[in-house]
Amino acid sequence: MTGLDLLSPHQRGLLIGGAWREADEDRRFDVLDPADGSVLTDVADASVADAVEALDAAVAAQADWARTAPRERGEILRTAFGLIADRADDFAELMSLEMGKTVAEAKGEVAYGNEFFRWYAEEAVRIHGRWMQAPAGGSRLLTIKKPVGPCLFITPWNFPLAMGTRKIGPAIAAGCTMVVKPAELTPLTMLALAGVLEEAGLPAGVLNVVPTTRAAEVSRALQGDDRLRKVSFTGSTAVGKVLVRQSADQLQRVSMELGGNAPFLVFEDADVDAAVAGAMVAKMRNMGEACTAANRFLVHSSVAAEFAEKLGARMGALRVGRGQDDGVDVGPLIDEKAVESVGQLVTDAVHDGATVVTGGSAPDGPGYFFTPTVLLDVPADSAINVQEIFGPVAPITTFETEEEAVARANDTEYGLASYAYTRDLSRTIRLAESLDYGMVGINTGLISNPAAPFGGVKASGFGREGGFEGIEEYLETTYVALPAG
Ligand SMILES: O=CCCCC(=O)O
Repeated sequence: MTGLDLLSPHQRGLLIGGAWREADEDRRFDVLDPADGSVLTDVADASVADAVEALDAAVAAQADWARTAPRERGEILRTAFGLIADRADDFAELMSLEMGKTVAEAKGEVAYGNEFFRWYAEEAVRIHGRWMQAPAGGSRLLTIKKPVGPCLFITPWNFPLAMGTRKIGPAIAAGCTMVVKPAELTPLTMLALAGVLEEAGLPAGVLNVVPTTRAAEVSRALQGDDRLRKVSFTGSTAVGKVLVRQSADQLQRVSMELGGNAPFLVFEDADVDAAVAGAMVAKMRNMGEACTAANRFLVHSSVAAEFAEKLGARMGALRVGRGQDDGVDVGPLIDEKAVESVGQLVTDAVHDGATVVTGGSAPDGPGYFFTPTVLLDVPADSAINVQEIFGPVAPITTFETEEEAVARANDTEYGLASYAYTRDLSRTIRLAESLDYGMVGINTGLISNPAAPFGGVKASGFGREGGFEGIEEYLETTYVALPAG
């Protein structure tokens, strides 16, 4: 069985109201293999009318779904968790094919993404309000939690499974119905996931999936509909701003998980070997195609040469190739535009005065590959330090003092992930409090965890996914005032 076998022919269609809808050839679009640009398969291309029908189905299912017992919703998630775990290798293969990441990395995403289902299977039964005496005595204050209602989820191509499960999991647990629009570049994993949820017993209409090449029209139409109550998006800040504007007329609730420009600070007291190991994870997870990816390496001048040399050696030893081949560490980027954009940032950085420690260009041949690259002495205002790279390039600059490091780390419109290596506990506390980011990793290059609240501040968006906080995004609070009796 290959990953593609996870999808039966009808599952390469739209899922609306519990029925898979196939489409004629002229209403389908191709899904490409980023390793060589060949066509993997095609899927149905939802029209705006299809998307509105998907919302109709979500609206029709909402009231009954909200009335189900929390345990019933939790059990569906727990069953889906088991099915995904059983088919982890096939999910990984499928994701590797459509997205490019190595099968080993895709297995990591399957395990990570699936944990959102297990976590929210457990949280479904812990939704609760509160009861209190009013401060002045007399009345009693009661709160109850209700699902926000039908949601629209727009998921990205870089984590085709995990960015779905961390929206779908809490929505199911909370009793919300949903329409999911997966990324045009990677719809297959989401279609396979929808099949598993069906198999796990999710009632018809709770989850509707509409792959489409008309993302802008679809989101505009659905957000213009007052029956849609919530939008959750993972993707670029530019698109997030459009969705937030579109949410205004119907005052939809929004969760926005947007771009990042993560600083990775290495202080003079850091364990440099540990910092290099952490940098490899923070930079190279998902080939650098992650909003959490370390984007700027700010290294104390006293350890910069050692850090650059060791990081360069590790990056230079990585094997680039097709994600399904044995021994490959780094797969292709998602498309040609991605390779051009990363290449341009590197060229500009070198023009601005940076030195290439390793890599520096795209290899010759088919596919959208970029050689892992380390740059030293990159000016702070070089474009590569200002915008999200989304590729396997580590630009290093130096600093002299903690104040300077923090000021430069915070000197960005973004505020998602940040990382620091230090052995000084007081400094750790100062950094946690002064780094203007939704997430701070200390002496680790991996902060993502289904039990933790993932999210950013400033242009990186708002709302939290995962953890106890994640389910709150799908719950409304009703306050009930009662007399003392
Ligand atoms: O691009 C951002 C996706 C978030 C990946 C993660 O959960 O770590």
